[in-house]
Amino acid sequence: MKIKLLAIGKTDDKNLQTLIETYQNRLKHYINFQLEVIPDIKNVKNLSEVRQKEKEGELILKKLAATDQLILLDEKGKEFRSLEFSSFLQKKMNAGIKQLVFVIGGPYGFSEAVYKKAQGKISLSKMTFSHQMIRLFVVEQLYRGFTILKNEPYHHE
Ligand SMILES: C[S@@+](CC[C@H](N)C(=O)[O-])C[C@H]1O[C@@H](n2cnc3c(N)ncnc32)[C@H](O)[C@@H]1O
Repeated sequence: MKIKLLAIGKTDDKNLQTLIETYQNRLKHYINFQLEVIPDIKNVKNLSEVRQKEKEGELILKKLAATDQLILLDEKGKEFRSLEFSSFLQKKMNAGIKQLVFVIGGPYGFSEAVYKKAQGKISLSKMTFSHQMIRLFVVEQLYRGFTILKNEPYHHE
């Protein structure tokens, strides 16, 4: 199985970018992983929140292959303990899914079309994180999940 993390807009903060790359590189030892950044929409100031979400949604949906399984990062989604998240990953691998695509929404979240297309929603907390910060938390949790599956001493509980 491959894993892709789709996100909207470049990370401007160098420190955050460096940390994200650290976990991306670690993850590569366990799984074919790619972080794909969809460029920011131009002239967003002239768009309503709904229209911005719709436009971002169109770009997200265009990136998906027919066989991809789409999981949204959403604060109203299902919460997992890290051990449960590692089992979730194992189940997806066992199911023979070609590519699992996690998506992070833009500043206002997802359009209705993206919600309709998704096979699941995962929350990392009931609190809302910025669409930039959440990238780091996702790559770290993926890394943690794979170290759990490999019985490596990174996660402790
Ligand atoms: C600033 S948040 C958008 C918040 C917006 N109010 C909403 O309803 O989705 C930007 C994106 O970060 C991700 N995100 C933020 N907090 C999250 C959390 N606690 N769990 C999972 N994803 C989160 C989601 O993908 C969200 O679309």
